[in-house]
Amino acid sequence: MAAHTAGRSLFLGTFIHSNSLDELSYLHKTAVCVDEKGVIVALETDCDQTKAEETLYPQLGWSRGDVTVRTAKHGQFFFPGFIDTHIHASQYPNAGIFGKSTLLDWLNTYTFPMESSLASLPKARKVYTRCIQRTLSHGTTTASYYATISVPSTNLLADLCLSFGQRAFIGRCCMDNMSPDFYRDVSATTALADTRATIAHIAAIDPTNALVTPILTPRFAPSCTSELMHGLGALQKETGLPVQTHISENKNEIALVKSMFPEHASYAHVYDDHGLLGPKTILAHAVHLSEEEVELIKKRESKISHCPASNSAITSGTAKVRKLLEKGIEIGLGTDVSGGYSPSILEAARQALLVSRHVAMEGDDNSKLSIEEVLYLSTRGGAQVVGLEKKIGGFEVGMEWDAQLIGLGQVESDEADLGPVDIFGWESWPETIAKWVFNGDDRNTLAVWVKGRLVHERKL
Ligand SMILES: O=c1[nH]c(=O)c2nc[nH]c2[nH]1
Ligand SMILES: [Zn+2]
Repeated sequence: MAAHTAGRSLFLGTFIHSNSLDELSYLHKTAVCVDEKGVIVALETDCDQTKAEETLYPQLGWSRGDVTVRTAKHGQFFFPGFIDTHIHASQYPNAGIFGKSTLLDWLNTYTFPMESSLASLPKARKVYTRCIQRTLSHGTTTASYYATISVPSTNLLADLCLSFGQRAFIGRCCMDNMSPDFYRDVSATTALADTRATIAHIAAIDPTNALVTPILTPRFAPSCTSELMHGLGALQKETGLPVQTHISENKNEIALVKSMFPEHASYAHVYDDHGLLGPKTILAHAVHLSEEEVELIKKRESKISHCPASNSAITSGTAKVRKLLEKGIEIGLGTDVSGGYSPSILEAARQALLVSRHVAMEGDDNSKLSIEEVLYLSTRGGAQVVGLEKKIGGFEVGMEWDAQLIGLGQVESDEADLGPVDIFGWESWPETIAKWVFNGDDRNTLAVWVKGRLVHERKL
C-alpha cells in the first residue's frame, strides 16, 4: 500500500507555534510553501500576502496552476498538529467507562475483555477507523498507539493509519504473564515471533517509515516475564526500534512490581536491567517515581508521556511534571484512552494545567504549568518523545507540514459567523490561545494535514 502524496500548497495567514517551553511565537502575515513531499520549503513572515505567489513561486520553480492556496481568515490560525504520545486504540470504545475502579481492577473489568474482542477483524476495523478519524478530527497528527496481542488486528491498525494518513507508532501489545487466559501471549517465544511479524508487516507497507513505524510494546512489567523483557531488550538492540511501556502509575502496581521482581532496585531498574530503558523509550504515567528512578531515567535519556486525564480518572495520582522538566527529562502528553476519557490532546493540555495546580495546592506553587508550557508538551515536547523533533512539532523550513487550522468565533461578527465558541474578539493573541486551550474543542479544528496531505476537514 503506497502512502498518499500531497500536492504543492501555499498557506497564508497567522501561524502560532512553540519557540521554547515557555514561549509561543506568533507569526502574522506569513506565507508557508509546502512541496509535494509535504516538506516546508519556504516560510516568510510579515510579507505582503497579495504578492506571496509572485515572490515565492519563482524561487521554488513553481507555477500558479500547480498550487493549492489556503488562507487562515480573521479569527483563524495555523498550529502544529498535536502529538499523542500514549493512546490505546484498542480501548477506544471504552472511553469514559471506568466507574470507581483503579488500575489493576480497571484492567480486568473493562480493558482486557475489550482488547481481546478485537481479535475479530471486522470489529477491529470499526474501532480503529473511528479512533483514527476521531483523533484526526481533534488535530492529532501523530499517535503512539497500543493495539492488542493479535497480529492481524495490530497490522490492520497500521494499514488504516497509512490509508487515513495519520503518522503513527504501532505497538503489538506483549503480555505473557499475569493476564487472563483469554488474553495472554502463549509464551515469550510466541510474543517475540508475533512482534517480529508486525515489524515485517510494517516494513512491507511503509518501508521507510515515512508515516508508520513499529514500536516494541511490553505492556508493563507485571504482564511480562523476565524472559520476554530480555527478548524485547535484545530486539531493541537489534532493530533500533522505539519502545513504549507504562511505569509507576499506581501504588498497588508499584507494590506488585516489587513483589514480582524483588532482585531489581526499583520499577525503573526492572526495565533498565532488561535493556528496555534507553533514549527511544517512552514511559507512560511516571506518577510516583523515586528520586533515584528520575535520575536513572534522565541518565538513560528515556522520555515520559504525561497522561493527566487518565491519572485523575482512575485515581492514579498527580505526576510531578515541573520536577521532571527541571531534571531536563523530555515530556509529551498522552490521552491514554481509555484510562483517559477523551481522545483530545487539547483536553490533555487542559488537564495538565489543572493537575499541575493540584500539585501546587499540595504545597509546591512552582509546579503550576502555563498555557505556553502545555502547548509545548502537546507539540515540540511530544515530537522529542517520539524522536521526530527534527521533522514535526513546529513550522520551520525543512520540517514536514503536520498542522491544523484553528477557527475561533468572533464576538463582533454577525450571528452566522459566531462559531462554536462565542467568547472571542476582545482579547490579545496570548489570551485568545488561553481561551482556546480552556474552551476549545474539535469544532474549532477546521482542517488537519499530515505530511502535506489534507486528512481532515470539518463539515460545516
Ligand atoms: O493506563 C494504563 N492503561 C493500560 O492499558 C495499562 N496496562 C498496563 N498498565 C496500564 N495503564
Ligand atoms: Zn496506557
